[in-house]
Amino acid sequence: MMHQDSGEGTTTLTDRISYRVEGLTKTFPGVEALKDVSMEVREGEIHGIVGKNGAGKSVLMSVLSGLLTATAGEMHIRGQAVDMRRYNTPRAHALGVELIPQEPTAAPDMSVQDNLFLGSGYAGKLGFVELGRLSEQVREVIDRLEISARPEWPIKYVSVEDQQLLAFGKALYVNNAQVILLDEITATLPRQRKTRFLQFLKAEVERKPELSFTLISHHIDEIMEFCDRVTVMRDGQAIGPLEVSDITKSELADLITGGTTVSVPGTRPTDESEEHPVVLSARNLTSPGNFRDVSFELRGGQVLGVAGLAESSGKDALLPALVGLAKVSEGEVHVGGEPLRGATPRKALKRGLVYLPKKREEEAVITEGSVQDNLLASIYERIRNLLGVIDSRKAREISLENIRGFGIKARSPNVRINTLSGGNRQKVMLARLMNTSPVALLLDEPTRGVDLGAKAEIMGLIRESLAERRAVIITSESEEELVELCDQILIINRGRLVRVLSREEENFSPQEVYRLVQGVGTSRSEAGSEDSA
Ligand SMILES: Nc1ncnc2c1ncn2[C@@H]1O[C@H](COP(=O)(O)OP(=O)(O)OP(=O)(O)O)[C@@H](O)[C@H]1O
Repeated sequence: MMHQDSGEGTTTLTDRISYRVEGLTKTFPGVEALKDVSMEVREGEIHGIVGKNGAGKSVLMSVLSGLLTATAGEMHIRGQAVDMRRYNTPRAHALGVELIPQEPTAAPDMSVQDNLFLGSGYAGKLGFVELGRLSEQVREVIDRLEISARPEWPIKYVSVEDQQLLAFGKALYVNNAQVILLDEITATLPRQRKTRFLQFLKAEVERKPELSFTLISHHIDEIMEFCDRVTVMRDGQAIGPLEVSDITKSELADLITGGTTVSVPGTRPTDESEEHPVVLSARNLTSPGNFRDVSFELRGGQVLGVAGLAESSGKDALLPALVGLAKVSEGEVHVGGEPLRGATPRKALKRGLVYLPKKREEEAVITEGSVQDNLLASIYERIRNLLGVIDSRKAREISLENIRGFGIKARSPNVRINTLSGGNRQKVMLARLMNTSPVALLLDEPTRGVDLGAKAEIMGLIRESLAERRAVIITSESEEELVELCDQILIINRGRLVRVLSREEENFSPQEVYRLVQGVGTSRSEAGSEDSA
């Protein structure tokens, strides 16, 4: 833990407060995102903010950085009381506060170098010598943060994680910010790079004791290892700050989820009267660099969930591996009892396995096409007439049927898909998959980025497809959703299948799934798993 690591008098925590918020409330229509939140961060500190999705972490950061105005409450930043009504991003910057958001905000066509100095007052006024000095500074940012880019590259060619790190480099080195808020900056970094980045943060607060970092993370391991204190957000309320050295990982997980591991029965009814045959199975499936030795069996009419931390667990590669989009080095997949060798998406489709990628907008939606183009994309071959021409009456009929059956809000099949909301686009994708009459649906985070209403509808559609004895595999960042839908849940942690929860054998709760995902033992899986994770 950081206190111990940074022993020998190197602890830089001062008693000075970097920022403090009191009684902070933020209400949106129908949502109380922050409820009377009070917390503080000291100078020289790396302060963790943890909490489940929707707990209020990002809203808290947005209020602190002037992006959102609080409904009520007070803030003190570096000794100054903030005038809450007038507080905005320029004022936050003037006080030394910078937020590095999850999604990059850089100007895509400008170069890395210009982005770094955009808005800093340097642009356009430089002589040769200063330019040389700045280029050196840019190179230093790139080197120190291990960014794969050159100063002259348009920033759109730089990966999202590197863009986030560049924004961080800009806050730290160019703008000299003192209160740096990091919204899941470690989420997409590979493990070793993440560790080096967190070590870098530690070294920076030691070097500049007036600095503070506030780190939102879903990885409680890294909070335990690198943070001095932590504030837990739960349902808009703050718990803490807590000294990390005073709590265990297990206690922290309990605070995040609300503690009890009482099993709430899932609402998904299981049809026990009849056991359907296994339609999809994997044995010792290994995808190098992602996961190894994953086995499961899935019957028709059942849902298998896959849970694990984003990126680092390797779970994101499981569904792509099944359809040949991620490398498989060992193991076997069987569909309907027959082996599926050398899978490609086309081969998989022929065998009745259809896949909805997590990044549906980039990888599945035909953005320039109509709703109809999107609905029929996988079955055009089936609706050609003898001359090979698309039967337009049939095409329209199927599209209208899909629009009705899937509750897609679109005026006609001919409207551009881009005019639909995220939830409706997702329903179009589900309808497209279902049109192929699949044996199994592989859905990577099907409710990601859709509003609550659409979420419920999508869950309903998945359930309906079970009645036709389809099998479904679903990944989700929401433990509640997994518990509600799934008959079995695979827990993947650092590339290993660490546990299979099966409703036939036990009831499981969202808390339990959360703890397993984080590598914390549960009341049932005895102690020891915490260490082995
Ligand atoms: N602009 C907004 N309008 C309406 N509601 C919002 C807005 N921004 C956030 N919310 C709601 O406020 C609550 C807190 O959201 P917030 O984004 O802070 O969660 P979070 O803890 O950061 O979650 P995640 O880990 O998923 O990023 C949620 O219920 C969210 O739907």
